[in-house]
Order: sequence, then C-alpha cells, then structure tokens
Amino acid sequence: MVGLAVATRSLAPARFVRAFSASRHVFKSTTDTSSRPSVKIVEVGPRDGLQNEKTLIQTETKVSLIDRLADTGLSAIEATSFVSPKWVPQMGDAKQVMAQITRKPGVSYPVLTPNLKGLESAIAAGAKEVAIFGAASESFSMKNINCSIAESLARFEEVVARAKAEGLLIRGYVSCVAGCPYEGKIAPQAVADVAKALLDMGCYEVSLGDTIGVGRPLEIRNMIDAVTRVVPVEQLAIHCHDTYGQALANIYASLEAGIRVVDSSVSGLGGCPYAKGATGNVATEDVVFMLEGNGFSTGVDLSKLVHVGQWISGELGREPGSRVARALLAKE
Ligand SMILES: CC(C)(COP(=O)([O-])OP(=O)([O-])OC[C@H]1O[C@@H](n2cnc3c(N)ncnc32)[C@H](O)[C@@H]1OP(=O)([O-])[O-])[C@@H](O)C(=O)NCCC(=O)NCCSC(=O)C[C@@](C)(O)CC(=O)[O-]
Repeated sequence: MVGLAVATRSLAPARFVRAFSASRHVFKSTTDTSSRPSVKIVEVGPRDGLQNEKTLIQTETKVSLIDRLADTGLSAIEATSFVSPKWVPQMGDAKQVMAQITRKPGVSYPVLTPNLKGLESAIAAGAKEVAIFGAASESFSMKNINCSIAESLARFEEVVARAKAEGLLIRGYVSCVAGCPYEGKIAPQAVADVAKALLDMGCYEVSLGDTIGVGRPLEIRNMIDAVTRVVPVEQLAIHCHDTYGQALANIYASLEAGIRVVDSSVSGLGGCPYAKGATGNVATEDVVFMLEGNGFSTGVDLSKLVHVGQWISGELGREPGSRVARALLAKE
C-alpha cells in the first residue's frame, strides 16, 4: 500500500489522502515496492469500453479519455478498433482518434484489426501494435467477425504476416473462454487450440476473454491449466467481464495460475455488441486496488485513475461503475 500512499500524497486532493488512509488498514504494508512483482494492466476502456455505447461519442472525448488514462501511469491503452463502421459505428472515427491522441513515450496504444483492410488503415494511422481477435466458439465467431474459427485463423495469418513485415507488435484475443452467448459452455481445449494457433502465427501475447462474464474461479483455473499445456503462462493475459460479479475472483485465480497481464476498463465501461446482456469489463480502479493491496505493483496512480473514471462516467451521464471509486468518492 505504500506505493498508493506515496502517489496519493503527492498528487491527489486532500480528501483522497483521507479516503485512502481510512482504507489502509485492509492492506499488508510494505516499504520496498521494488521487490513486489509487477502486473501489467492493459486498459481497454477506450475500445472495449466505448464500442457498445449506443450514442455516438465525440472523437475529442475519446481522445481526452486516452490522454487522461496515459497520465495515470498505465503503460498500455487499447485506443480504438479498425473494424467495419457498418458493424460497430462507435469505432468509425478510429483514424481521427489515432491522429489526435498525444502518444506518451513508454505507453503503447494497440488497436483492433480483424482483417487486412483494418490493418492497412491502422498502419496508415501510425499504429505500432495491433490486436487480432478470434473466438473459441464457432457461433460467436460468426456473429462477431462473420466467419468460422478456421476462416478467421487463415485471415489472421495474412494480417500477422503483413503486420510483422511492418515491424508491428501483434496481440491476440480468444473470446468466449468460459462460455458463449449462443452455445453455452465452451470446452477448455477449444480455447487452448485457438490460443496456440494465435501464438504460433506470431502473437507475442494472447488475452483470454470471458466475454460474457460467466466464468467462475474453478472454471477459469481449469481453462488456464488447459491453455498453459500448450502456451507459456508468460504469454497469456486475462480479460474478464463482470456480468455475474466474478471478475475479481477470476483475476485472482489467474494470478495464482501465474498470469501477470490483466485487461480492464476504467469505470467498468463496456460490453460486446455481439454478446447481448454482457456487462462491462472489470473496472481498472478495482483491479488496481486489489493488486496493490495484495503485494503486486501496477505502476498506476489510483487517485488519478478514479478521477478519470469519474470524468468519463460524467461525460456518459452515469455513476462510476467502479466499486472502489464509489467508495472513495463517497468519503469526499
Ligand atoms: C470482420 C468484419 C469486417 C467482417 O464483416 P463482413 O461484412 O464479412 O466484411 P466484408 O469484407 O464483406 O466487408 C463488408 C463492408 O465492410 C467494409 N470493411 C471490411 N472490413 C473493414 C475494416 N476493417 N474497416 C473498415 N471497413 C471494413 C468493407 O469495405 C465493406 O464495405 P462496403 O463495400 O459494403 O461499403 C466485421 O464482421 C467486423 O468489422 N467485425 C468487428 C466486430 C467487432 O468489432 N466486435 C467487437 C470487438 S471483439 C470484442 O469486443 C471481444 C474482445 C476482444 O473484447 C475480447 C472479449 O471480451 O472476449
């Protein structure tokens, strides 16, 4: 908790110092932050968080969100996606977003690219990292990217080859790792097969997405065990939606399995347009609070992050979705 306390003292308003101090007793304190293992957070709010918003959000709001997030210490911020605007209209300003953000040194701004057309646009927009996104469920793959799993992998091979030729980093996603909105339970082996295919084609990391938030810790652990038989745990990330309130528990189970990269969304924004009823990603504020209190270091300034979450929630006309933010703001 010392990392948090230090950040709070130097950067936050006095009321936050009081709020954090009041909650400090729940943590085991350590003075040596350098000895703490680090967990990388991939902030997906500007993409996964906003893609499902029904009302078109101004480009300048998206840009401001990304720039504010970069100022919290986050080192990876998924900025947008170069998908068909007919499929996801909210991401139709991907080019403008990439042109207007301030790229902070040390921060990566990955973007989603489902096909070569998206990749070429991403390259033209100056992206240095792209993400391809497959699924462990045939039905979800059809609904989300209009092709079978096998077709998607063949398509991704082309995307990866071209991206590598441009010197880009490529991240992979597997959706529906615990369940599918159309097929129900998904076998861990199906997840392992797609994850391995993505890694083999050249992804540096594969993020395991519980797209509809139905997984529970034991199921998530069994799924990770199946995946780590074919993919090194160091190359995995976990991506939890919080539909059934299991996200933090599932992340904890993933940490126990050795995963050290966690995707999350500021203020718990989000939901997938092709996964009806699924709520947002786990809130980044809640993940940071849990990790920092459990001996991990995230490099993220929680008080700044809470303010960013409060700001974007205000822009969207709703209360912050993070439990931690609500608790701290209530103390103001
Ligand atoms: C993959 C396609 C394009 C196939 O869609 P399609 O209709 O089969 O594609 P197409 O090749 O037949 O093209 C149809 C039209 O789209 C255009 N088009 C084609 N590609 C692009 C592109 N890249 N950028 C811009 N335009 C594009 C193309 O030019 C054409 O335009 P038209 O000739 O009709 O005017 C479509 O299904 C699509 O865009 N899907 C994206 C869906 C999506 O973004 N879903 C959310 C992200 S995944 C997610 O949220 C899960 C994740 C990652 O967070 C992890 C988890 O939680 O599990």
